[in-house]
Amino acid sequence: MNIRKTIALVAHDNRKSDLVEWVQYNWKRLQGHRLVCTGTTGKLVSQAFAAKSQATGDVIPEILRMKSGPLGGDQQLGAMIAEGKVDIMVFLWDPMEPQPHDVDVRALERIAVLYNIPYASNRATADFLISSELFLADYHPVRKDYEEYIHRSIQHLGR
Ligand SMILES: O=C(CO)COP(=O)(O)O
Repeated sequence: MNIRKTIALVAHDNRKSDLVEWVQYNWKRLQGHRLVCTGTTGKLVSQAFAAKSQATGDVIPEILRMKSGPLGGDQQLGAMIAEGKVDIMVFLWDPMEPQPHDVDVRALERIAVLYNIPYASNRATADFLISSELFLADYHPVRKDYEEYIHRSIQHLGR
């Protein structure tokens, strides 16, 4: 993981104001990194940065917007994690409201855990994550070795 990181930012509708507040509070620390968001979250994060840069003249970070979560955006982020293209994820999911794409939400969480990327699912953890000294370090998470799984033998029926 480079010092300049790719950070995924995602929030469900009832948690979007939390994420926007978090971005506004931490915008200086986020500025030098690449951000990748699901569609609607990305729009709000871009607006938050645009407002800051209007006030300060600072450059807006690169913000890549995927599809909206329920329309495949969570899966796009999951694919990016599997390809090693996301270093950190803040995903403020809603524990109080069922989501039509709950399977995608769980799949995204699962893949973040599988690839051992730093992942915050609530604001307090996001605060700890962004204030960690590792946030700015060239940190390499240990990945489990799945070679044995990849090369496991499969019994073929009828052969
Ligand atoms: O649904 C989401 C994550 O599961 C977020 O999607 P949006 O950012 O498009 O609202």
